[in-house]
Amino acid sequence: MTACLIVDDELDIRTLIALSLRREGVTCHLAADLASARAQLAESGHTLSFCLTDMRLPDGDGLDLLDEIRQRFPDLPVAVITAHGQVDAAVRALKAGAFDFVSKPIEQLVLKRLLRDALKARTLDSAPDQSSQHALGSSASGQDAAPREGPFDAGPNAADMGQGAAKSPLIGPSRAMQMLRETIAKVARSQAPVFICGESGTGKELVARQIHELSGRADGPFIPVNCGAIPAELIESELFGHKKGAFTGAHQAHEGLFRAAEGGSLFLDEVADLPLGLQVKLLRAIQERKVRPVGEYAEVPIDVRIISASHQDLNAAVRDGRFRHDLFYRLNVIELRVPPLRARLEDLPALCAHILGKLAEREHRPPPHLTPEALSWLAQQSFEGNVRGLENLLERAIALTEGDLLGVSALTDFPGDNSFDSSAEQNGLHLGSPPDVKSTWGATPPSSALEAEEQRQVLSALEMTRWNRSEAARRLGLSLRQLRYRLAKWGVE
Ligand SMILES: Nc1ncnc2c1ncn2[C@@H]1O[C@H](COP(=O)(O)OP(=O)(O)OP(=O)(O)O)[C@@H](O)[C@H]1O
Repeated sequence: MTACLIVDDELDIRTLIALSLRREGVTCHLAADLASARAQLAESGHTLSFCLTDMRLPDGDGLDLLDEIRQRFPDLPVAVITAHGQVDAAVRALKAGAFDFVSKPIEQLVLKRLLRDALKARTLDSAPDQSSQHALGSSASGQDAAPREGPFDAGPNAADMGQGAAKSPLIGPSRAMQMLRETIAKVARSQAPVFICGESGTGKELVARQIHELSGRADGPFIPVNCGAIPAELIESELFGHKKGAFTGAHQAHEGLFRAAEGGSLFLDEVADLPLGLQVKLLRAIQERKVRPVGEYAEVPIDVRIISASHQDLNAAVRDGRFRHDLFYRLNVIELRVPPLRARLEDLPALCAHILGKLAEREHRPPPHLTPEALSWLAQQSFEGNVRGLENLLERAIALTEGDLLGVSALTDFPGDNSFDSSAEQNGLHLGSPPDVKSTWGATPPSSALEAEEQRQVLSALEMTRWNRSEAARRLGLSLRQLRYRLAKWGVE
């Protein structure tokens, strides 16, 4: 039986919600104030499937009720009702652990979605935690994965909640990664927007995927979009879609990425790169949960969870006026920080084994192992490219080694380049590049030996495929999006 507690001092609203939910077969308990809500909870709290409470009640604050429910019935999903446009209240509630919010006037469709999401959140909560990570052991390094304030804090004694149904596990036995996994499992249960920060290649997209895969939206699409890789003039129609004939060249109607992510999650990578004009439109889409395709008058309702990420410091971008404060506030309801690889070197052995296993599987060969010397050599590197840099290095090593043991030389000796640690110029882009290609490379020098190595590999793949980017990306084991992103980052036309 599905039962709901509805707390609102306005009789009309209570009645309207109850009528709508009863139509969906839900038993409704009604309360007009905090005192009555407490009494109902004491009597039938354990039979409830979810609670919907107004923020402002005659005898107190809906957030107090949320807090009490979190203490006494931690598995009971609570959504809050906010007045239209009350962004602050909604954000406070989400930070305090509400799984979602609805704005007045409440629409039947929105209630149905809320009911569906609440029931899914409840199922996720009561599912036994399976940990695919225990096998990797643990460490007491005390590294801080930096999930922040509020109920999403992963306490130091919390058990590792593992990756449950996630398809691509987030590897790493360090305390930092354990805490990150715990936090991911918690935030997956809410609809709150999540912002993921961390250096390039640390695994931000992987974290976003895990949040999606462990959430009630896992059956829906996960749509990643690199905001920095789409030309400014196309971003609006890419995100929100356009009508046929909306502008020159719009031969077909285009649904846009928001609508493509309907029922699932939209991952806005490198969100700091969004032009200011578009930021206003994004804010509106998130707040109203509606998008307006270019050239259309009508807005289209959307049901999409927003996960965003950037390797840039968004606080600084806000200070510099490059990023709207109101959008930052709305995206950053929950912030997750992925630590750089050099701050969690105890993850190296497990990560190397995982990456080598994946690479070997792709090449249908038994996975090679690193010698202890190779591992300690790796542990001395600075890894500016983080896990992606490590992947590139191991891919190169495995491609050039036949045996099943990789020593230091497999990581450092590359034909035509015995200088993994050499200067950017020696390692650089001009080696072997034909004159007509050379001019297409921008002036952005590699920021590390690893990046120089990455640039070399990309250039060589592009040359081998006569600059067929899709094919080059396939050979490099990158998505086309990832390749485009790198080329844009390095200033390649
Ligand atoms: N903890 C991890 N366990 C397993 N694989 C990982 C882990 N972290 C990162 N990776 C792998 O490293 C690569 C880079 O990760 P990802 O694309 O998620 O990084 P990112 O931070 O989003 O990078 P960018 O900022 O450049 O977009 C991917 O192939 C990913 O699968």
